Amino acid sequence: MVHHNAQKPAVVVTLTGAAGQIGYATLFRIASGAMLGANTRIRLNLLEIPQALGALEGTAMELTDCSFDLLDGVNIFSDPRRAFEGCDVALLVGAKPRSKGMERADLLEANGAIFSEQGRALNEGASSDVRVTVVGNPANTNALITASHAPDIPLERFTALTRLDHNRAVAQLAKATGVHPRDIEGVAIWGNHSASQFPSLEHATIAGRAALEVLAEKNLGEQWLSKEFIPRVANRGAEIIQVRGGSSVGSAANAALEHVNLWNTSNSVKGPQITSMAVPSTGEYGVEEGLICSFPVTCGGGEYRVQEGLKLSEAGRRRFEKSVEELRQEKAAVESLGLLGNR
Ligand SMILES: NC(=O)c1ccc[n+]([C@@H]2O[C@H](COP(=O)([O-])OP(=O)(O)OC[C@H]3O[C@@H](n4cnc5c(N)ncnc54)[C@H](O)[C@@H]3O)[C@@H](O)[C@H]2O)c1
Ligand SMILES: O=C(O)C[C@H](O)C(=O)O
Repeated sequence: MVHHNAQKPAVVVTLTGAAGQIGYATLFRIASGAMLGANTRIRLNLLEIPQALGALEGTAMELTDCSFDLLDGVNIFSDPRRAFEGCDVALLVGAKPRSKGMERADLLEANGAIFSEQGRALNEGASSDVRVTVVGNPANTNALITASHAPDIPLERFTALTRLDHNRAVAQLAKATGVHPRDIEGVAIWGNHSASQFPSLEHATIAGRAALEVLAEKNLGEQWLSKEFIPRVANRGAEIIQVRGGSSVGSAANAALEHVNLWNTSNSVKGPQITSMAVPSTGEYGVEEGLICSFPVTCGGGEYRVQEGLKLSEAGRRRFEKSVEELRQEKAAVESLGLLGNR
């Protein structure tokens, strides 16, 4: 889907919430090629609510002022139907972020309506090869809502961001073991992008050695995993809100770009690797079909594959189950609010 030839037509990237914080931290990097590579021309369709169009106009002027080689045009919209017309890559960021003391699930109703409308608009106008990434919270369930209103787009095209959690897990493991993040592979986020997620080190390696073995040598065992590592990663979003006074922006933008990059380019910046993505379950690991659940995946060229056959410990399996149960409950909640379409 992504064109590596400068003669091919530009890829249409639609970004929602484009005047927001993550939007601002994302746009200039997208336009410079950090997301789809240095040979892919881009046309940006930016969507905002009417009150934010003024600020967005200013951002569009700044994008113009960069004279980016790869940027073929910037259009701004407040009508989702127009913003998603011909869209190849959709980044759904626009939503209300949580503030101190809220859980991401508290945003279900507030943000659900936005994603129903955008799902319908994608269904009507997006290009036949569209790939969708949901960042706005609660991301997994918002992706479920979006997909449910876009029955003509294959279900596997709808994903939600857990790359941020993945990167956080890598960072915490690197810190605990005194290695560089680049030496770590095989970390995985299982379940929901929420405090119930299971960030797993069970198949992770550090410079080729089992991470659990390296941790054991440092006397970091199950106690450290359950009392330090897992809660640290799973609650990192809340910790950032507490310390920074607002939800994560730069790290979220970076993770969103990496998610799209790893999924959609064949020569991802970081090379082939296992990442974490929330994708529609097709029954992997016994997860109910259709739930948008984070798994370890390998991906590239617009495709992804859930890594199958990994054995989780009993404790890991229980943690994962708990997070999947939360996804089921979120699905039931949006169903009862009438937010699911008829896919
Ligand atoms: N999945 C993740 O890992 C992750 C990480 C960080 C943040 N987030 C989420 O990303 C979202 C955006 O965060 P932010 O810090 O940029 O927030 P922000 O408030 O700075 O920006 C959100 C923007 O969305 C716009 N918006 C609202 N409704 C819209 C609609 N119907 N159509 C288009 N735009 C709309 C707002 O006007 C605003 O400009 C939040 O939901 C936040 O919780 C997710
Ligand atoms: O935690 C939040 O509300 C924002 C985001 O999902 C994060 O993980 O930082």
